[in-house]
Amino acid sequence: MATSRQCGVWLRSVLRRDPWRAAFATLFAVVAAAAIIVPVYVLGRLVDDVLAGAPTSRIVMVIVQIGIAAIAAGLLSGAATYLMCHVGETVLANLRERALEHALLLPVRTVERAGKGDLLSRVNDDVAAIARVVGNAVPASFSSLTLAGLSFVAIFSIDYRLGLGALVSVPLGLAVLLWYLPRSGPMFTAERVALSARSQALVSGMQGLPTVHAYGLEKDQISYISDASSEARDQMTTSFRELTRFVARGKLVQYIGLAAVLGVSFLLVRDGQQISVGEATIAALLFHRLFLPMQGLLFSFNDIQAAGESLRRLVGLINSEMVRESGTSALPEDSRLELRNLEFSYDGVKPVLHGVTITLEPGERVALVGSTGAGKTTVAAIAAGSITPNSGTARIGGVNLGDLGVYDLRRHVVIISQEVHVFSGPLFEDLRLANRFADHDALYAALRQVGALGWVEALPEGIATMVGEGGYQLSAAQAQQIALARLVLADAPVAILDEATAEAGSAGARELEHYAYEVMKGRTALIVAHRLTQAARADRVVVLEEGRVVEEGPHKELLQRGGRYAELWEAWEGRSPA
Ligand SMILES: Nc1ncnc2c1ncn2[C@@H]1O[C@H](COP(=O)(O)OP(=O)(O)OP(=O)(O)O)[C@@H](O)[C@H]1O
Repeated sequence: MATSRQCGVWLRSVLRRDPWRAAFATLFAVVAAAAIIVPVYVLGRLVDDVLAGAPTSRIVMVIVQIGIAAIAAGLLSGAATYLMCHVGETVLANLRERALEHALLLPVRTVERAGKGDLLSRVNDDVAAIARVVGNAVPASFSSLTLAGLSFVAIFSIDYRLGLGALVSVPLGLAVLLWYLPRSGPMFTAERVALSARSQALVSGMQGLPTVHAYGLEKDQISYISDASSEARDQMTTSFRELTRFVARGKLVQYIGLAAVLGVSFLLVRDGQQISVGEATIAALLFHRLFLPMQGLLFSFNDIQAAGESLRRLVGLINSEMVRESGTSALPEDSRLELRNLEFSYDGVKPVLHGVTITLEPGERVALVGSTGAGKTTVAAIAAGSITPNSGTARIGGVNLGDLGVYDLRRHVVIISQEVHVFSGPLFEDLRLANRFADHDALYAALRQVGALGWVEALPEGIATMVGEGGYQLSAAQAQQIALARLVLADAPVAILDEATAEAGSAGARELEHYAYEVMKGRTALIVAHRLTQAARADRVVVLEEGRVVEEGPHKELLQRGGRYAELWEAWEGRSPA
């Protein structure tokens, strides 16, 4: 969450880009408000004229004057609203684009900590909450406030005592606002948090659908989502209840104010005609005329405040730390991958890596093995620059991964992780994610190199077949092949492989392993060996246990040494003779 001050700084910086439009919008709104109070004046003067015995033709004049003022007010408020919407929509577009850009460039750890639901609700619900007020509540509230200001000035100009009578409503109104504001801010924050939690519950339920079905967890999931929904509903009800109280108290203030204006008018007319009846009429009408816009303001106030909370969440996102887009100018000299003294903890309490040092010479293929939870995936993620170690360095060709911007980083190192995401769209677009300049021949060559050409050509529309959500569903092994093909297309000199999908011993696993091995040729490759057959092929094996490197060397040498690797190998062979 950003502070209100940070939001103000951001808003000013955006508004400064187009100051004239905002200035003209303000000017038009002020003149429109002046035109709106002209009919009230005209009516008041009519009262005096009628009392003085003016002819009926005077009414025709009044109608003409009111007509002209109405047309002018309509045109000017239209122009002011148009300009304000223009400014508002530009600000909103900027906000939306920057928020999305930041969401996409957030460090993986931040996304994991905040949850995808929270992020989704920021770029969806929060943007929608602001969009609702930008085109509507903001211009309307601005006109209402201008109208209120001008009306008070007009009432004071008739007689200062009338003005003081009208002012009675101001401290009372402020008291109501001061009662409402401190409770509504936290209330809206709680409401947005509850809505995020509901989105999170829905998203995780949907994403984990296969697991939910597999373990018959439907009822648990429904009750989890239902709890989150109830919380959101309760928060919204609380907010609405408080709003109703706020509006009721606001009404009371307005009627007290009107009573004060009428009372003062009565005394001033009675005691020596200090003001005329017409002027008393003007003052009362002006004050009464404020009721409707003020009521609108009170209702929009709710939306504006909710939008303010949303703005704080979005500016918070915009101000959060991003992955660096561009780095220092230093580029790796070669493809040497050097991990030195890596220490890492996910929760800041339990260390997962203890001084891990692994060096891969250019073109060397190194397998990382170890029991479950040893820290292999963590090392792979650090080597790929997806997470930053708490201490120690990760370098490619002598350059710190943190000093490479995200685009340079991905030109030099590519990771194939355990979860390969297939984006929905034609298959060739999925492949081109890795290299948008890849032509037809390059795509086919990559598919051939990873052994996927056969099944791709057999798809209903070949490489143009729609895949991903709503399209043709690729199997896990096929998705891995697509990931390998992307690696070929990206042509990064360093590759990190952490796939674990193919079932050990199956023909699919052997085939995938073969192609992965081929693709890694000529690259510096760190392979998290979930199947030890992957380790046997590598140039060197590093054994990790409880976050420490315990053994290192070529497969055969480690077997002869009879240490931890030999134990793992024996267990592996016993489990899977293939
Ligand atoms: N996102 C996370 N948040 C908190 N702890 C985590 C996270 N990911 C992994 N861990 C913990 O860090 C430790 C190392 O996990 P890691 O996944 O790196 O091990 P691994 O050797 O790759 O295991 P596996 O072979 O099962 O994938 C484990 O204790 C794990 O529970």
